[in-house]
Amino acid sequence: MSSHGAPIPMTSDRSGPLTGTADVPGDKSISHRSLILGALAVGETKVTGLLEGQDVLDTAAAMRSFGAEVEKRGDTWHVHGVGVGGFEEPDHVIDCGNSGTGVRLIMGAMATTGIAATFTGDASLNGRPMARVTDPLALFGAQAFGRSGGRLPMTILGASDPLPVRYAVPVPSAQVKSAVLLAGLNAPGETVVIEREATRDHSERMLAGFGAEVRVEDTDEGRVITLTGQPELRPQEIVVPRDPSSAAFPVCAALITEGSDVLVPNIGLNPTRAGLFTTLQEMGADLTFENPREEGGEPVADLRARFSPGMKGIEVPPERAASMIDEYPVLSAVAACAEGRTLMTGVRELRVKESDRIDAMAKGLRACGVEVEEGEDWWAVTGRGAGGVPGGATVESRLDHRIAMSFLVLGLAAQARITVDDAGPIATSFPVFEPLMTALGARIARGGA
Ligand SMILES: O=C(O)C1=C[C@@H](OP(=O)(O)O)[C@@H](O)[C@H](O)C1
Ligand SMILES: C=C(OP(=O)(O)O)C(=O)O
Repeated sequence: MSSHGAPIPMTSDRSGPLTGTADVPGDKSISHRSLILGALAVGETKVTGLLEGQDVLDTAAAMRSFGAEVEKRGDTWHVHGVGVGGFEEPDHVIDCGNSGTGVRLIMGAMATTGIAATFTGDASLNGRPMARVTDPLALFGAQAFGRSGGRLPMTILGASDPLPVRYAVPVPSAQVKSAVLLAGLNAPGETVVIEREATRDHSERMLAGFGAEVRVEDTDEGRVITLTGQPELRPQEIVVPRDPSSAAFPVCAALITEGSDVLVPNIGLNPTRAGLFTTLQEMGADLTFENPREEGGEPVADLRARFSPGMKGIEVPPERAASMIDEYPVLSAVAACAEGRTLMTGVRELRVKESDRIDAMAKGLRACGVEVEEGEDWWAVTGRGAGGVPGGATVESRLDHRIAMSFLVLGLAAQARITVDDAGPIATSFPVFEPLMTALGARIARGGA
């Protein structure tokens, strides 16, 4: 919801060994898609392991506003869908809270139905660019009326007579790709999306699982995804794997905190999501994948992370950026505890997330005594070595869950306490972060410095 409550300051202090098992929640990307595709299927989709973070709960509420029934019974979420093209016009504003994924995918899903809907979010989401989605939706015949700069609040008037579209996505964004595919569901004929760099492919996988005809080809132009419109989607039983982007926090905390040995079981390791773990291994992290297996069409393993005092800074290749885009903030916390310089390039997209993540991390890291250089689409962190980060600062989380969690992780290995001015946004993606981390032995607590 857009009304963000009073700030919740949180502190993090140098901790003894982190040990035990960290059961992180379900994948955020897959959770949003389960609810949206469930709402577009004919009949009842059942979802277990759904992330019950505020971002996903806002998407559940939105699906109800478009006419789907969404309710939790026991451990299972039941979504009674209205069929492709069956969305009702909401009689109130759709509030997507803090969630770029929620608003952009839902705009896509309604854009080829002849209804209107008005979207808003919190101060962070209302500052983020939406033209990247409304430009391709206009090709289907949808119209967008938003604030200047293509910002929310925004009304989308869906196309009542949509045309299929061929669209090359100009930025590496799974949200834009997914919005176009979801719009293509209710357009006749074939909608084609081309992406130069492969981004997370959960939409393609799940659309196929629901019975849509989806073809993916790797060509010289990039990945070409062809969707045949107006299918009848068949309801599914979905088991959501655990989120690698959330697993990143206990994993990175264990790597930098002396004596730690932490198991993070059942993590989804779709190659379009797993770039952080490759990067950490290249830095010399003691990180292993145990019991690799397949579950629900996604590769899964148990991650084991142990304190790794000898990590070295590296150059992270730009072509890996999409597969770890949400993990750069916490990677920069690890880089601060490594030896030498970690250079991260091809990461312009970090500037348009819940906050400008390069700026937010750079300012906070500098306040903690860490040297950071930055340019428009790159940044570099010079590590202080294990146990070498001075800390002792209060940093701003800027309505950004990943900034808040990254500094709380860094505080576990810093010489003096790190305070985050508002840890409230953590509830958007990882509502059990605080109890999970404290159960491992992390000295994270509510309250100011
Ligand atoms: O499609 C998705 O589920 C997501 C795509 C990414 O955003 P972009 O599409 O803006 O890269 C990512 O940052 C976000 O957390 C989730
Ligand atoms: C960028 C993120 O989310 P979204 O774009 O959905 O707000 C994120 O979770 O790091």
